[in-house]
Amino acid sequence: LRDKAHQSAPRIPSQFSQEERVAMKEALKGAIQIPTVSFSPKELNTTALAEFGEYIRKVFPTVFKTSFIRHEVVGEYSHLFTVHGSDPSLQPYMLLAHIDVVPAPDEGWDVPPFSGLERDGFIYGRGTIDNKNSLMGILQSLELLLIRNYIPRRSFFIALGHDEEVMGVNGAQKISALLQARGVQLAFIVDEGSFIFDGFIPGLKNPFAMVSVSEKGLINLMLQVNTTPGHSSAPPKETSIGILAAAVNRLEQTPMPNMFGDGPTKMALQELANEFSFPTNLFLSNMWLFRPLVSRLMERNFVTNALVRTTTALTMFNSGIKVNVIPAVAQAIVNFRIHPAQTVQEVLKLAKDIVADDRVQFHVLNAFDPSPISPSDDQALGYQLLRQTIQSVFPEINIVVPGTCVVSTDSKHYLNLTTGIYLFNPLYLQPQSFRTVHGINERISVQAYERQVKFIFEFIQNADTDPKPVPHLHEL
Ligand SMILES: CCCCCCCC/C=C\CCCCCCCC(=O)N[C@@H](Cc1ccccc1)C(=O)O
Ligand SMILES: [Zn+2]
Ligand SMILES: [Zn+2]
Repeated sequence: LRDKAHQSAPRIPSQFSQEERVAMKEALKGAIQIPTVSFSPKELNTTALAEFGEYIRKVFPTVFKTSFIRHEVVGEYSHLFTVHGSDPSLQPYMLLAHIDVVPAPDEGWDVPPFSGLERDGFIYGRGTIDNKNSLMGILQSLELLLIRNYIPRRSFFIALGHDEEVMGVNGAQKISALLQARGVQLAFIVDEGSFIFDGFIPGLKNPFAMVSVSEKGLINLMLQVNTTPGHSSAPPKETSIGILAAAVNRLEQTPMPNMFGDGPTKMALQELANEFSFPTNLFLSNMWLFRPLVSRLMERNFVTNALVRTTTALTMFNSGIKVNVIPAVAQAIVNFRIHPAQTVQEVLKLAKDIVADDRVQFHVLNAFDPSPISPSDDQALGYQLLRQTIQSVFPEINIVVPGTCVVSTDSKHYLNLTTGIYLFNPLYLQPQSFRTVHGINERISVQAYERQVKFIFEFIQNADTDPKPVPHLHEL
C-alpha cells in the first residue's frame, strides 16, 4: 500500500502557516541557547550535548515517532537518522550538519552569544550560521513534511556530528564506520561549506551560488627548534626563537605555487564570465589566451588567492619562560590549506625546502589530503538536485557554479561511502557575515532561516522525483 501510494505522491507546496513560522524560529533560538561548545577533542560540553539530544526529541516529536525513521545515537552524542523510503531501488543520500560550535566569549557581542535573541529581524548567537541553521533546518523540514503525511520514496540518512569543530573523530568518523559496516553506499552527500556568495569577488555584479565539489586538505605542522639554554647577558649569535622566527617568516614570504587551472575554480570563472564587465569578461571567456593573467589577478585578493593555491597561515608561536633566560625550545604551528591539485606529501616537501634549515624539526600534528573532485556534469544527481532547488527557491540567482571549499567539514570522513560530496548552505553570505562565523555577532535573518527550511523541504521532494533536464546556457 505504501509503495503504491508514493509512486505518484502529490507535490507538497513549501508554504508554512504563521504558527509554523513562529514555531520554526523559536525552535532555532532554543537550539542556540544550548552551549554545545567544543574547545578541544577532549574538552566538549557534554552536558550541553546531552541536553541537545533531549531538545531535538522535544521539538521534533513527529521525526522521532515515525515508524519508518530509525534514530540512533553514535559516539555518545552524535545522531544518525535513517529515513526508509518507499522505493528501495533508489540509492539513498545523506544530509549532514553538526551540533557543536566554537567558543564565544561575551566580549564584543551586541547580545550574549548563547541568548538566541531576536533583534531587527535577526536571530543572534553562536551557531546561527555554523551550523545549527542547517541542523535545525533539516529536522524542521522533515518534521513539516511528515506532519503533511509525506513518505519519501528515496531513502536518506541525516548525520548530526557532535565534534566537527575539533575534527569529527568521535562523531562523523564513527557514523561513517557504522554505515560502512552496514554496506551502505550513497548516491551523494550534502554538507555545509559553501553559500550564495555576495560581494566576495571584486568586479562581480551579482551574487552567485557556489556548490563546492572539492574541499581543501589540511596540515597542522609544528616547527620546533631546540638550542642550549643560558643567561641572556651573553647570548649566542642565534637563539631558538630567532631561528624559528626566520623559518616561519620564510614560509610566510614564500607562497605555495599558484595551481589555477587544476581544479573547479577555472570552470566556475568561465561560467561567471558574463557577470563581469569589460575587460574581465573578455579575459574569463578566453582562458586559452588569458589564463596566466587571470591566474595572477586571482592572487590579488585574499579570498580568491585561497582558491588558487595552498595557503600558509602562521597560527601559534610559543617560547620563553623568563625575561632573562635564553629559551631551550621554540615552537610554532603553521596551518596549511591544501589546494585540490596537491597532496600532504607534496606540501610537506615544499615546506621543508622553503625552510631549508636542519635545526628546524617538523612534526605533523594532523593532516589530510584534499577531497577528490565530485562530478558536476548533467548526470551528477546530487549536483543537479541542488542546482534545481536553488533555481526554484532562489529564482533571482542566475548562476550556479561548482567550486572549492576553503575550510574543512565533517564530509571528509565520508569519502568511503560516496563519490558525490556537495557542500552548500542555502544562505546568502557577504564578507561582513563571513567575519561573524567563528567571530562576533554571528546571526541569521528570520527570513533567511525560513528560506533555508523551504530549500530543504523542496530538496527532499526533488530527490524523490526524476531530475529535470539541465537547461544549457543557450536555453536561458
Ligand atoms: C568566491 C567564493 C569565495 C569563497 C571564500 C569564502 C570562504 C567562506 C566559505 C565558508 C565559510 C564558512 C563555512 C562554515 C564552515 C566552517 C567549517 C570550519 O571552520 N571547519 C574547521 C574544521 C577544523 C579544522 C582543523 C581543526 C579543527 C577544526 C576548519 O576548517 O578550520
Ligand atoms: Zn561548521
Ligand atoms: Zn565552524
